[in-house]
Amino acid sequence: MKFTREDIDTQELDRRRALYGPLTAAVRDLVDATIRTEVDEAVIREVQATVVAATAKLRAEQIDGGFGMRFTADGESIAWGNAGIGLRNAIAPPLVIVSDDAGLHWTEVTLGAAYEGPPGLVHGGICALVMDHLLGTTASSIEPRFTGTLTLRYRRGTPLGPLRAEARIDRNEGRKTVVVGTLSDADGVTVEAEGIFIGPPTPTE
Ligand SMILES: CCCCCCCCCCCCCC(=O)SCCNC(=O)CCNC(=O)[C@H](O)C(C)(C)COP(=O)(O)OP(=O)(O)OC[C@H]1O[C@@H](n2cnc3c(N)ncnc32)[C@H](O)[C@@H]1OP(=O)(O)O
Repeated sequence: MKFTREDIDTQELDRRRALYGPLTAAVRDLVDATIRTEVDEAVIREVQATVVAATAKLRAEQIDGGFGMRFTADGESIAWGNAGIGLRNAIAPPLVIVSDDAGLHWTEVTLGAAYEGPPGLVHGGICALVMDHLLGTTASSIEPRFTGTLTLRYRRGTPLGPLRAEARIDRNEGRKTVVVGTLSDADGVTVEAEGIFIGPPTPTE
């Protein structure tokens, strides 16, 4: 696993957020526009050439492999390539997870055309991504936990559009943390989730 330390202060972190965030948002918008455009063939070809040229510019200097997980000296995590929350990942919805003192974790997200499975509905694997990340973050709120088993019950189709997902820890059993949660639209729950998340063995194990 790729965990590295990034020796930067808060000001530099904010500068990078302000630099990469808008680029990612623009690429995400491009993905949506690519799916939904009805412009004529000549414009499609012109845009393709522009995108290819832009990609070549970004490729001029690249890291090897994925972004990994970096930590600043202040302990802030930078998971900018992450498929759920990555600030530099246009595929990420992106999820912004918040929590309260009572242990409820939630995220509100709008999933558009790029996340479609059945017509007008969110792809089942994308529902799983949202729930895995939210439940995993909830499980990891005290110590890091990895997904062991994730069980989903798709009660009805999840419409594209604004959604809310919630999760809370159900119980802790040694290294295992069981988390339960739901994904909902304005009319109620569409997906129920239960996950078993497992931490690394303690030195005595
Ligand atoms: C440092 C920062 C980290 C990042 C965190 C920030 C939050 C981000 C949130 C991100 C969210 C996204 C998260 C992601 O995307 S995580 C990515 C997806 N998950 C993985 O890739 C995990 C791959 N698997 C493993 O690494 C190991 O097999 C794990 C860690 C799962 C088990 O490990 P290990 O092999 O060492 O375990 P053990 O054999 O000693 O068994 C220990 C206990 O566990 C029970 N058991 C075992 N396997 C399973 C299973 N599959 N389901 C249910 N239970 C299982 C077992 O019966 C035993 O129970 P008991 O007999 O004691 O009762």
